[in-house]
Amino acid sequence: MKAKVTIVGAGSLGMLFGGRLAAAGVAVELVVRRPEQGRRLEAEGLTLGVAGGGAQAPLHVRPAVRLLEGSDGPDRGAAPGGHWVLLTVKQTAVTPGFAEALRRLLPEDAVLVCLQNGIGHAEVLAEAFPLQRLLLAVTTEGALKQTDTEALHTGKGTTWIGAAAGEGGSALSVQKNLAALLERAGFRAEVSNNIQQRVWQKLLMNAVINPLTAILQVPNGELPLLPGVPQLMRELLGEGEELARRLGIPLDPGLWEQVLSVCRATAANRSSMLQDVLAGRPTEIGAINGGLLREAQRLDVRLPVNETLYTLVRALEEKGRHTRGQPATMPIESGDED
Ligand SMILES: NC(=O)C1=CN([C@@H]2O[C@H](COP(=O)(O)OP(=O)(O)OC[C@H]3O[C@@H](n4cnc5c(N)ncnc54)[C@H](OP(=O)(O)O)[C@@H]3O)[C@@H](O)[C@H]2O)C=CC1
Ligand SMILES: CC(C)(CO)C(=O)C(=O)O
Repeated sequence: MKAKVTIVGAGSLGMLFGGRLAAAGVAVELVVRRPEQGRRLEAEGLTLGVAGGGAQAPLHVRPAVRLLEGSDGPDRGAAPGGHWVLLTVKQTAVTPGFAEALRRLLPEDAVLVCLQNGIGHAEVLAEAFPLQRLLLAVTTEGALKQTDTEALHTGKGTTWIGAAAGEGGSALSVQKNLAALLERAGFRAEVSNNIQQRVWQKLLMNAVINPLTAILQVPNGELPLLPGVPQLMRELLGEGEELARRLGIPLDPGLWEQVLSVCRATAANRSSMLQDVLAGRPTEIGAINGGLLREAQRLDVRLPVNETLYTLVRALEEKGRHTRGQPATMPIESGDED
């Protein structure tokens, strides 16, 4: 039975999953929002390379392409082996209007799989999709879009799949089928019976690394080497760990070591938040540190370090909005030097 995968958001992660699944013979469809990207993908296909892959030839595939807006609506009954929709847009795109447009676009038997970092998206999507058709996924795969038709696989990882929180979540068999499909495409995939723990562990990792790299404008590996910064990182993590404890979300005991190990493993990488700031794009701060702040507010708890970094990244976003197209770092005036 042939499964079908619709990828909504043909950016870094969407091209990685779409490219590998299509190369494994799965029927893949890319849903894009810009007609220009749609035309290029139709004409040129999708190319997926491996960072540092040496002589390894990039994959080249030709998935189907359609636009989110102005599409003909659901394509019914086309997937006897299951219809999966991998949602690979950023958190900033997941609004109630977007969730409603998705609901209109997708057939009633499709299962929506959310791959976003941060928190908040599941609640928005749950307003438009029944919980048995909503899965959460946390991935440590790394991908980087190069052009509208090309991406690089920058790091192999694991993808954990689980049910969205609440009564009447998706069946275990559905989660297992998706994991098997991803494994067929060469990904490491596992079903998790505590996906909230995975979500929060990634959230706390992002809440430490992303805003600090965006503010200090350094690659991930430099962060723990800067004077005073490890202390700040520990304070940020400590606030998140205490909040998780109050919410009853279990966490691995060695998260600090994991943060340092991610900094080392991705030492040369610019975090996604730094990339967004440098490009003058909105960041995912609202779903990462902002997500923690919303949860803290519900419990009437303060997270002072997270609050400060949240404010600074929002200020950087605002600055980027006014200077888009110009370098995001301040030029050094000749008179600044002693
Ligand atoms: N990249 C990575 O390695 C990882 C990313 N993640 C998470 O995955 C999510 C996606 O990240 P990433 O792939 O890096 O982001 P990108 O910005 O590379 O890709 C997002 C894509 O979504 C598209 N998009 C935005 N709005 C819509 C819309 N309304 N309809 C259709 N497409 C839309 C964008 O299109 P356009 O170009 O037109 O704006 C873009 O192609 C984020 O939450 C991120 O934190 C998680 C783990 C790893
Ligand atoms: C883990 C980390 C920090 C890797 O860069 C990441 O997920 C991101 O950049 O958003």
